[in-house]
Amino acid sequence: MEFTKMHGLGNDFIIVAGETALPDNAAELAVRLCNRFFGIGADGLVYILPSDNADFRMRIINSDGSEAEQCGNAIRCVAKYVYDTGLVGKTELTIETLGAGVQPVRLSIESGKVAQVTVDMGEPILNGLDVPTTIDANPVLGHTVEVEGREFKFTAVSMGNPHCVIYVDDAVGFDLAAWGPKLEKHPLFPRKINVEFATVNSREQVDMRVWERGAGPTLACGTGACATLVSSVLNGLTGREATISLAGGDLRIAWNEDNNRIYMTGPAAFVYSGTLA
Ligand SMILES: N[C@@H](CCC[C@H](N)C(=O)O)C(=O)O
Repeated sequence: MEFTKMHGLGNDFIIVAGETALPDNAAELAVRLCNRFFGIGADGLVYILPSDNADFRMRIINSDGSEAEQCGNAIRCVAKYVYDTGLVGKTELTIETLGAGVQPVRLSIESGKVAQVTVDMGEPILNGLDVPTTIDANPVLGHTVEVEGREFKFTAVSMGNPHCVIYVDDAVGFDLAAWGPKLEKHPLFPRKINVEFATVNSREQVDMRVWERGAGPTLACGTGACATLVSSVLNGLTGREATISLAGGDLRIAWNEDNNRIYMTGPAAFVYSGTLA
């Protein structure tokens, strides 16, 4: 099996292209190959597949074997992969995802290679039951989730996949491992949830750290950065465009007032290619 290791701001993936469908053992493969001691090591396994509705289709399996509906960092990696390897020659293309439909993607090219990718991430879903949460409100703003006697105020946003954004005094120093797993699996969130801890430093810049559903602490989360921007606008904390600073680097996120869509801009990078015996 041929694979390529890529990352988006340190959120790393094993990319497999050339298959026509997701293999039946994709979950087992993801768990085995994503293992950082006994496998290749990655946050997720990503398949680039043919699509009837778009230029390509992407499927992503988290490192615990669960399938995610969408992944912002992976979609940028897929876009760079298909352009830099010559599978596509145009700089505007479409990629179909499981949970967010067909997403338009624009590539910025430097020296013949993709340097930055802007993805139209679609409209955020704010209705609590659709995120999903068990809360029948639209939006879910200022509700609290209780874990071991500590109450966290959160905003719930789906970008095709579910997110819960919590503001803390120091996102950079926050103890992700202590609270992330308990929030991810809290009964308020029927399909589990990605948890973003955020600190707003100005109306243009937010620090964010993430505990990902099915993958644990990762260096970046594209959909999480989009959810954080949406939450920050809804809470009156930032303007509609801001830099979200993650452990692995910065993403620029904009929420367009006219069409209600979210645009994410950031890099993607190759690490190496290999063959799995
Ligand atoms: N890292 C991602 C999100 C990956 C999926 C997530 N763990 C989930 O289960 O929803 C991103 O960059 O968006």
